Amino acid sequence: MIRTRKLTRHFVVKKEKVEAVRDLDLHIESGEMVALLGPNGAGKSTTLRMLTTLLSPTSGTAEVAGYDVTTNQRGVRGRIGYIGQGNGAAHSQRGRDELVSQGRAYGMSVAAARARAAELISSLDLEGVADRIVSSLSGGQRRRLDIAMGLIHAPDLLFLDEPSTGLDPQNRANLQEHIHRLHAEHGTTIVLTTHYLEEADHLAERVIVIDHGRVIADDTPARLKADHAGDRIMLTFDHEDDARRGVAHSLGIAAPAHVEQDGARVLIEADGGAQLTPKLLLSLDGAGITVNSVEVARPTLDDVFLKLTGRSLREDAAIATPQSAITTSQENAA
Ligand SMILES: Nc1ncnc2c1ncn2[C@@H]1O[C@H](COP(=O)(O)OP(=O)(O)OP(=O)(O)O)[C@@H](O)[C@H]1O
Repeated sequence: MIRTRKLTRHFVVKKEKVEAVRDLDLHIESGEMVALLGPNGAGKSTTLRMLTTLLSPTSGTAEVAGYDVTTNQRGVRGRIGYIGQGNGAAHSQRGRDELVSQGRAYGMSVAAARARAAELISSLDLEGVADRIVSSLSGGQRRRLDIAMGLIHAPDLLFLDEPSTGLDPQNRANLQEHIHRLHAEHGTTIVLTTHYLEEADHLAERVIVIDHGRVIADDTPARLKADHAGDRIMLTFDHEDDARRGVAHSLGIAAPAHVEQDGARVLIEADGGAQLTPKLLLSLDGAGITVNSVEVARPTLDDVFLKLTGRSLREDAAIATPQSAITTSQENAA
């Protein structure tokens, strides 16, 4: 469904070259649900915009739904749906009318566009609000309307750029449920970008981690975690001395785990944490070292990112440069 070879996009910002996407080789099959995960500025949106023909590559090639993004933009656009970061629907129109107009723009008859709009309004739970003007809808309802707009022509392939950014946790969960159903019930190929770790973990069957314009990992969330990060066992002792003895003892039991001490606390990273912990506690007790408390946590995709880059994705998201800081734009007209 998508195949890129050495796809690259540069920008020039204040005479400096920004390598937004570098030598991207992607292969996404029909029916996959893929998340592009990475911190702000990693190159996720630029990738999506090249794949959707909104931006031309500096070099490299991309074939989407059987068409080349540079030489056959019309072909690509007819086969895909794209929901960008902004709000696609006009604010002063009724949601239903917006959907019908969008369908007409894709060459559908009025009757077909109306029927399809009604179907989407129902499946995206917009019945109660579809006849209100768009500006009166909540953030979550608008985002669902955006998705309906992207789906009006029943594309096989849907691109979603940060679908749930700006939504509260409840609306985010609700939107994720709709995206999940869309994929499960209609087999739509979905490629979404996100910097929410939980979203990628929960929704995607395959997570492509992007950093500084390059793919640094590509696998199922479960395999990424298993390959790059172990379970985390956090032991708290009464005294620092006990912790020190605890470290030496734990290394004997949990080797080749990663063990680190911070005051009276000891963090052990190892596979099979749930099975290892009782063994460890029994053994520490047998050695006369008292453990005050214990916590066992499964690894997250953030642990994977930390392992791969030495940085936390959560911190990166917090200190990211806002998009408004971008001063030079060399984009194509949509
Ligand atoms: N139109 C543009 N002009 C100049 N630089 C740009 C432009 N668009 C993106 N960039 C730069 O390219 C890099 C990648 O940006 P991109 O928006 O693709 O990242 P992202 O991973 O989607 O980030 P976010 O999560 O914030 O959307 C950044 O350094 C960004 O500042």
